[in-house]
Amino acid sequence: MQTASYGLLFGGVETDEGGRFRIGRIGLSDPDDGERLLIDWRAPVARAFYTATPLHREGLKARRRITSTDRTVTAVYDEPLLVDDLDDLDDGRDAALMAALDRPRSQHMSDIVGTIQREQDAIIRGPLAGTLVVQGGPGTGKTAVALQRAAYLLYEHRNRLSKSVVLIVGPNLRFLEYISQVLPSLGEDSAVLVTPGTLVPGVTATATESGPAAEFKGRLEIVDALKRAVRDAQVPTGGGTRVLRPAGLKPMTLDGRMLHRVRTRGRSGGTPHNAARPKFEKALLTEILRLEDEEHGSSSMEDWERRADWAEDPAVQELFDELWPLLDPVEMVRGLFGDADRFDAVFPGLDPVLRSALLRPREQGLTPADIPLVDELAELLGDDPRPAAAAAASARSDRATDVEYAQNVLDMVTDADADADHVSAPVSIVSAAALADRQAAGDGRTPAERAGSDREWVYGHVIVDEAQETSPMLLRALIRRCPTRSMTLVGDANQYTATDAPFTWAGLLDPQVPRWNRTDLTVNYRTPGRIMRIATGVLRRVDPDAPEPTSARAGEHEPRVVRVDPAELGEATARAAADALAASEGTVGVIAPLGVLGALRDLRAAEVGKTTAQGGSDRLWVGTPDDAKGLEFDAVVVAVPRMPAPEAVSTATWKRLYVALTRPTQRLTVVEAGDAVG
Ligand SMILES: Nc1ncnc2c1ncn2[C@@H]1O[C@H](COP(=O)(O)OP(=O)(O)OP(=O)(O)O)[C@@H](O)[C@H]1O
Repeated sequence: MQTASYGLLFGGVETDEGGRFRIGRIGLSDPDDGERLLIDWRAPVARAFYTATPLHREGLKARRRITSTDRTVTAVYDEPLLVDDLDDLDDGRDAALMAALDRPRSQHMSDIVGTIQREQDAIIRGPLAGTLVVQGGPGTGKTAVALQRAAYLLYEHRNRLSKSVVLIVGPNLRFLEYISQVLPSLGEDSAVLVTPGTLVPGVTATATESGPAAEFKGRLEIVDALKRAVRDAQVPTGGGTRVLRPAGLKPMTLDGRMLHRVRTRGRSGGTPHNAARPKFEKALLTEILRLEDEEHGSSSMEDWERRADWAEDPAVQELFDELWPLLDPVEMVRGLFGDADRFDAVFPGLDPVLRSALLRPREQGLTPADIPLVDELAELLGDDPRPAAAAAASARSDRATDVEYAQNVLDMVTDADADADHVSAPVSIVSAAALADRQAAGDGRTPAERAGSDREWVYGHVIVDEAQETSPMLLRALIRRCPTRSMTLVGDANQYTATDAPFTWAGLLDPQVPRWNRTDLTVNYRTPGRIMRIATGVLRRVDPDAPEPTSARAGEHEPRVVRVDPAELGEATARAAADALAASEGTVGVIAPLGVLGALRDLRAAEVGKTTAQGGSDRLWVGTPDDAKGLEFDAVVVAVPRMPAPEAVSTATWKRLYVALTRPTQRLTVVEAGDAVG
């Protein structure tokens, strides 16, 4: 654990009774006399450290904030809370916050444990049960708060969550890398970090697709289409007959009515497709035996012997595979979008433009929007019964341990039930027996490792960052992983860029989460006010009523807008980036649409070469606005190509520009070939 050497102690309080307590990342007691040396920031007694104000002192006389780098204390800010005249306040609280906001950024996000603000604290310590939405503009600390909340929940509900694990979903792998140090710095590791493209273990999305194609796949209607696709694979008779040619016997005709009967039996009881294969085989063998009896009179052999005989016949096995093939979810998704006939059968009458956006070569990789479909199909298809049969026998011996886990999850369901603010617990989705069956415990791996490799793991809590990009199908896949809907979704409707349609939280949540709460964060801790003025100007192109945001700092550097000839956009952007690298030692993000990125390749190569030669880390980042979501840099250079008339520019394009302009913590340079920004 890195905790001990990294800002272990960051604060202290003095109470009205004269008690003095130190607050830290973890709690520590003197092993000899048990005296409390350090109080964990998450303990109830530490709460006032974050929430007390001179007006509401909560029993505190004074507060101290300590900042440190490695093991060296760099500053101490004392803040008296007991004051006669509120106007005389020396605002130590703000000084510590300002120091934290002004610090140079690195490739990794740092936690905010020393300077959590009051409105943020309320979210971090909110109850475990239920679905909480945190809406906030850029830089309002949504990611920081979400991660602190994960750490808080893991502390407050340790017994439960350290076994069931917290799932954290971030927009892309770069973002996961960016936030990966925060939980370990807070001493926590019971979390699994995934992107929508890596949600299903063993399957990784490697391709991309257009926004409208992804949006279509994200709709809930797709569930029925997938069900249709599975049913279409079951005894595709087309009203026809099949001729069975058993080895050494006369051919046998299986007519359409008979096959229909067999299919109905296979489908009975709602067993998933693959798991229902034995049922289907049994029904088909029954019909074959009946035909044989009709042909040759009743047999002297026992039925089970005759079934076993027939089942071994290659012609029968071929028929099993043809009429009820064992299906693989990934192959099925590939087939669905890679075979025009199958596609048209499942999605009849689709708009031709959308149809051609969805169809692709079968061998092409999966996209992130395919992953919830793979997950849905994995549910609809169930496990292949053959290997499962062997695995089931060994799994039975582990069941006793698994039951403990199952009980743990069910306790959560019960608790959630008791909470009046929570949706009715979906016990119908998960039964105790199913839960026990699902969790293979006791194999020496940590719960997080086991959870991360198990598609059917049931998590204790799910946190989604950049949640405005969550499709209904992805939400469905997440609810499957957390049926109690104990979830925290943080995001910003104005940063939704998948399509031009407006995003609303109700539109996403209402169909699947009957009750949820929303909290708004309003202060931008990242982007200085001077820069936000430009960004808000862009946002108002799509929403003229967008409110004036509050930035915690005005900022020292006036943003620069450089107008250039369209032909020179790439080169001018590269020059501006080189200037930004020379002007400070901090991180520099260059954000440009795909078309301009090529021109920046040389710049990136030069900078990477330089930093590697010095043994330093790469402080230059280059990418598109979509890649930049959730990230921040000390200085940002945004390249803006010439746009058509403002009314002809798509909403998503304006929002992407808004995302790009809100990434800097200190400096912004806009290089534009038109006049969209300035
Ligand atoms: N209480 C705080 N103390 C110190 N720094 C903070 C605090 N709250 C937020 N910050 C800092 O503000 C910056 C923005 O925070 P964060 O990335 O969590 O914002 P966000 O709302 O997720 O932004 P976006 O929507 O643009 O991704 C980060 O550097 C974060 O550390």
